[in-house]
Parts: sequence; structure tokens; C-alpha cells
Amino acid sequence: MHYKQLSQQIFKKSSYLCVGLDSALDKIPSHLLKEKDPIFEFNKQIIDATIDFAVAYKPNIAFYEALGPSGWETLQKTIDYLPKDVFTIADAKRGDIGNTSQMYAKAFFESLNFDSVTVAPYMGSDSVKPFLTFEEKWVILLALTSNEGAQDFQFEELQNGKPLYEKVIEQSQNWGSHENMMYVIGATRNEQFAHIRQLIPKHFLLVPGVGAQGGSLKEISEIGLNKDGGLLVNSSRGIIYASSEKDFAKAAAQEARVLQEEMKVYLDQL
Ligand SMILES: O=C(O)c1cc(=O)[nH]c(=O)n1[C@@H]1O[C@H](COP(=O)(O)O)[C@@H](O)[C@H]1O
Repeated sequence: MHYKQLSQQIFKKSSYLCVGLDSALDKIPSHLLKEKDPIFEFNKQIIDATIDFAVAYKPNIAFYEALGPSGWETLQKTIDYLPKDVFTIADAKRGDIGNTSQMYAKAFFESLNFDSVTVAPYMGSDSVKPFLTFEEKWVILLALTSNEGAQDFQFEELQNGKPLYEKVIEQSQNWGSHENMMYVIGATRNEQFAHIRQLIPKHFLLVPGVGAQGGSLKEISEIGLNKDGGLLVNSSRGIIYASSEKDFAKAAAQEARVLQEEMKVYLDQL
């Protein structure tokens, strides 16, 4: 998907919500377990219920890999089920020496036909660039993550006084452009958010960590939105596990609607 198409979808739906499909057999409602493919049935109902409120979907690949070969089938069915006008993110956090990254890119962009994949920057430019050679496909580079362990390396101060995550952002900018690269910035990082936005005013930011991890949609939106939208805010557990009963899809729709309605307020202020 092109930058412009994504931006148009955001204004059409008045939403920059990404629904995280972190779907696990021990978390989905028990009545679905009798289905042939319980996770696909769950995803299908979640997608149907939330599609009016979301512009992107992000299956976290770990949840599918954990199921073995059938998990990959479920993932493929889920991605095929999603309408073509939503932005799809393979949350796989990949990155390796060049020829291996090339294969990861083929797996997610050609075989599964995702629009984007999350990539770790640790191995440097030659591990990321192979992902950037595919038309209309995106790299979403981990920059400043939402988890506690982000303190271990990402905030490490370099000789020039800047934190490591800032170097990642600055150095990676010439690997691609704002039309094929996004950055992951955790919603729990609002103290750093304004400065990051200054460094990369045009890039889309994928922001996980609202809902279950406690990030504030208001603060992130006020700082992070730009004239093209510029944000994809993810919630996984807060939406998909809003209820563990038969009404789970309705409850997911309600959670997604609440986020979308708040997003509309911020978009209308642009
Ligand atoms: O790359 C990600 O999506 C990601 C980066 C990050 O810094 N923090 C983070 O939580 N995530 C992912 O975003 C999702 C967050 O899920 P919830 O906390 O349930 O909304 C999970 O799939 C995480 O793997």
C-alpha cells in the first residue's frame, strides 16, 4: 500500500487504529475451541466486528508460529480474509545478514502478501535494506520500544550525549524514505515522543502500548499526528480480549469504537 492510500484511509475512516491479532488458544472464548480452526474463527469475527473502526491489522507472528504448521495456515487465511484497503503488519521483528533478510522479506511480502513487517535494527543497514526493495511494501523499524527492557540498550548514552535509539532513527533515515519506512515508538514513551516527532516529522509511527500496557492515546495523538495522519496506534489484548464470553466480538467492537471516536476528535483538530 502507498503512503497516500494509507493516509486517505485514515481520513476516510477517521481512525488510525491498528487491531493487534495476538490470538492465543488459551485466551479465546472456549466455545470456539470446537471449531476446526478456532483461531481463524476468532480472527474472522474480530475483523468483522472492528473493520469499520480500524485502518490496520497486526497479527503478531509468534502467536501463529507457536502452533506449528497449522498456525501458518491460520495466518495465511487471516491475511487473505482481510479487505485489501486495510494496512497489514506482520509483527515478526526480523533482521539478519542480507541474504537471509531477503528470504524473510519474501516470506512476508510475497508468500503471505503483508504490506509491512517489523524489523529489528541491531544488525544494521545490510540487514534492513533487503526489506526495502519491494514495491509498495514497508519496513517498520524498532526504535524505542514500550517494554521495560528498552532501558537495557535503547537509552544507552553515546559519546555525543545522544541515546542509542536516537542514533537508530537518525542513521536509518537514509536507508529508505517516509514512503517505505515507519518506526515503532512505544505508547509508554510520551516523554521522548515530541523530540522523536521533531527528528522524523513525516514518517508514520507505529505506536503499540495503549490499553493493556497503559499508554495514553491523548498524549500520543496530540504530539504524534501530522497532516497525513502519521500514526498507527495499536491495541491488541484491550480489544480482542475485551470479553471472554460469547459476546467477545461485540465487546471488541465497542472497545475499537471508543478508541476510534477519540481518534476522530484529534483528527478533526488537525
Ligand atoms: O512491534 C510491536 O508491535 C511492539 C513493539 C513494542 O515496543 N511494544 C509492543 O508491545 N509491541 C507489540 O504490540 C502488541 C501490544 O499488545 P497489547 O499490549 O496487548 O496491546 C504486542 O503484539 C507486542 O509484541
